[in-house]
Amino acid sequence: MISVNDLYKRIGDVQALDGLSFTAEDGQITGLLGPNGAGKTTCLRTVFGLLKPDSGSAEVEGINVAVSPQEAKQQLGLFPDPFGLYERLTPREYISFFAELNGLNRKEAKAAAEKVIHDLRLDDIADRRCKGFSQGQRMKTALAQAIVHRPRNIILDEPTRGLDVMSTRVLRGMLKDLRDQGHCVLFSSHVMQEVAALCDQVIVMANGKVVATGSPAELCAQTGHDSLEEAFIQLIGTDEGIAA
Ligand SMILES: Nc1ncnc2c1ncn2[C@@H]1O[C@H](COP(=O)(O)OP(=O)(O)OP(=O)(O)O)[C@@H](O)[C@H]1O
Repeated sequence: MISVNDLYKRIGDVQALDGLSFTAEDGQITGLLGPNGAGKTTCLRTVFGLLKPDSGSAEVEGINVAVSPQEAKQQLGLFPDPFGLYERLTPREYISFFAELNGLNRKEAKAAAEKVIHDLRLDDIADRRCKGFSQGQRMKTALAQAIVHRPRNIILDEPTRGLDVMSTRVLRGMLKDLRDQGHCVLFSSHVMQEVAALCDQVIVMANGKVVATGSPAELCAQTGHDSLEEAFIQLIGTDEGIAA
């Protein structure tokens, strides 16, 4: 479980987070939806301990990220940019390396890599160098890296940005599997279709604050619209910076 409690963060002249609070539960995919500049990345960076809030707190499994960053990070997987894989390494080398970075010893890291390679059906490419991989293969390798230490919680910032349809489908399938295994999945997006297709819970954000929370159906009911698109536009007050 991930919770953020009354987070404030000022960056230069911008109040990027302005009293942001929400909870992302285990066994659910939670989407942070908001237009460009809403504060989604700032929020996720705070949850990962890369940014310190001015006030308020982010907690992972009840562990305060600012107080115990190492402990909190062990409960978290951060899905990296799949375009930034080390080309010279094979997925097996890459995934074991990250398992060790997350505190597993050499033997444990090898076993954990083996398991995730099997679970994500990466066996046939596990010993090829990443150079020349398709987007879908990169995506799976990147996800394997994020979950090799079996974190209960996974966060992803605009994960489908730049992906083709096939890779997007692969990623969506993988996120649903993680959800079904009881993980807490939190991702940000400004693409409505994606949020509608994937999320059990949507946190609608604008100007560093939560403007509404609920399942896609609940958000429609709250606003009296049949279409999620209309519901979001009403909640945010504009369709600028949101993609259909
Ligand atoms: N390093 C920075 N320097 C200056 N302003 C920043 C910086 N980081 C964030 N901001 C500002 O804080 C606000 C929130 O930015 P953030 O990146 O969190 O939004 P976002 O919702 O992730 O947007 P997008 O969908 O465009 O990625 C924006 O107004 C942004 O310009």
